[in-house]
Amino acid sequence: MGFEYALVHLKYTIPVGIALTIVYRPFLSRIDLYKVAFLIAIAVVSTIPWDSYLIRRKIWTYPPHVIIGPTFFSIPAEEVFFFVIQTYNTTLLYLLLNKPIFQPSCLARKPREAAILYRNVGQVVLAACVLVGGLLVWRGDEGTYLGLILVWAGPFALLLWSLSSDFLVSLPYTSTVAPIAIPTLYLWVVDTIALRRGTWAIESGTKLGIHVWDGLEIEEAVFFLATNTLIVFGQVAFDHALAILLTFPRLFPTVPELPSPILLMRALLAHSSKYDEERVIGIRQAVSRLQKKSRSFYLASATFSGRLRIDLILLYSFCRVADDLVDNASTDNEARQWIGKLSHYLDLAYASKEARIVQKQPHLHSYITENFPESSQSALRLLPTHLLPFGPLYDLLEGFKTDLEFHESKFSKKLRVFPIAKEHDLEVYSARVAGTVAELCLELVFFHTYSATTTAQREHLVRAGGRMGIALQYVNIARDIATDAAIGRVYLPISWLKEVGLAPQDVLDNPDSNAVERLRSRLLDKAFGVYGEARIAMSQLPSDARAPMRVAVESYMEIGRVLKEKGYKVKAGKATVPKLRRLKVAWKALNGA
Ligand SMILES: CC(C)=CCC/C(C)=C/CC/C(C)=C/CC/C(C)=C/[C@@H]1[C@@H](COP(=O)(O)OP(=O)(O)O)[C@]1(C)CC/C=C(\C)CC/C=C(\C)CCC=C(C)C
Repeated sequence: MGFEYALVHLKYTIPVGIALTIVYRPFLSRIDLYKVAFLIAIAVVSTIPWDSYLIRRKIWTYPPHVIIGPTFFSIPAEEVFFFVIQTYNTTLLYLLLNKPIFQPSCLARKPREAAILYRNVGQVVLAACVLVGGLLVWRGDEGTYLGLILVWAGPFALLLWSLSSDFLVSLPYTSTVAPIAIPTLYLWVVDTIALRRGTWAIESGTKLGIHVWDGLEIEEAVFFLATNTLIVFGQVAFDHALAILLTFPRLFPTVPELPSPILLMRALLAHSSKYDEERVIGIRQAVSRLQKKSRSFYLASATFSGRLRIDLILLYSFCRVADDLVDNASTDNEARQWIGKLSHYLDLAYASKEARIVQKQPHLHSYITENFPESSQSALRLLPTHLLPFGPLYDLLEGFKTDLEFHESKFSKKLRVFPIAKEHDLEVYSARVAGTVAELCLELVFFHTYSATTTAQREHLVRAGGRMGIALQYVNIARDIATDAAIGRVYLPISWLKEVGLAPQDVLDNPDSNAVERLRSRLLDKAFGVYGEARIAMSQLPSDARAPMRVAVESYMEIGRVLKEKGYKVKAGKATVPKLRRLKVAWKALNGA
């Protein structure tokens, strides 16, 4: 009896597992735990017969003085633990590296012919590995160990590749190559140390005697490469199935929080010709819009999961497109026409309860095609109107109308109209353009959450959410004083300006003056006051959405904190939060601070 093998775990595998757990813990969802458990179960069950055979044939051995004692089908307990901890560590690294990736947008990405080519080439390579492995085992001499690795790992890899190669090659290397390469290299080093110390030994006669480096046999190198590849391929296949289940509600109307292996298999076996390609392309456009236009919400979106993440991104895309159509119009008249068209779009979308899914409404589909620019059509088609109340959407358009009230007076070109006269006007405007957005986000949360909420709780949350939206909009206005002034808009209430002896024209002329800076501070104080009251309610949000919602709100409020810093000067019209600081904010928010 000895502790040497156990010490390898204590020194090299368990600390890595602990570190990865600490880093990933704030993101760890029930579906992640399910995935980890699923993969560990498969790894243990599939490795035990093979490993047991190798030990019984004495292809590798363990001197009795290095293991504690208990064995399982002749496999030392430490070795069984190795299957568990290696799968756990590689899986967690994969999860961590894949957190920023929005996987539904990787579905059916490659043209069909290219996808088939990749799949076939991979299949030929893997089948050749199995064949070579079989030959080596059949010859039964120095190539036996390598052959046994290839005939064992090859068929699993071939199966997983055949199911998910299209999805796998669409993921970035950081999501596939990195989680294979990093643990493989690490385990090569650990293996070298263990072999040199004699913790385990590879018997001569069944090995090739080729070394990758001094102390690392080629078979050991291939073994760790193959096992990490299998773990990552397994994860990818799981995520592929999940992405199909979540992206296509028409194929899979309801998806349980933890889909059964049968459902996952059904998703993987659904032929790609059944995919709603328009939806996949629309989702891809929505993600790229979010990534380009809002760093705060893009970061926050990575912390949501499941269909809630998809629907929030689609909601963002609709709001962004609508806001841009109105804001970028070259004349007031054109902007009003956009509002009219958007309003008619809502009339059609909400015409009847049953007809709220765009694909089922030919009228709505053709109305969008005929009236909106091509680049905005998918955002309108994919807005999940069947999950959203119409009131806040119409109110949002009302808010956009306020923006159009900033214009030259009809009596004199030199006189301008400024609709935000009092603080109350500012509050009403902010409630319309941002309080509404909060309500819409919350409706999506209530629909998708797996936790139960009462009507009273929902009403309370919507009220608080509306206030939080107002706080965010105040930050938005405080940030954009100069950019708004450049297009003739002043959202600071005229009553506030008067108190410091200014008129709106003074803000247009000199948006960076000290007096305007003081008013910016006043607005930010208001924003943080409202935020302070509303944030208490966030702890009552359904548990699966609480931390991600906090990330969304805190990432945006951080812009306000940057603006409040002494001596901070807004650069190029916009205040931004440095990337590292944004990540820190998200991290703190996820940890409930
Ligand atoms: C994670 C994720 C993908 C969230 C999506 C959130 C979403 C749907 C945002 C819509 C943004 C948008 C374009 C709205 C149009 C109107 C508008 C401009 C509103 C202002 C947003 C600022 O965005 P941005 O800085 O990109 O805009 P400009 O460059 O100035 O054009 C707003 C400030 C409103 C944003 C308000 C919210 C997201 C609501 C936040 C409140 C909650 C989530 C509720 C919290 C819950 C409780 C209980 C307190």
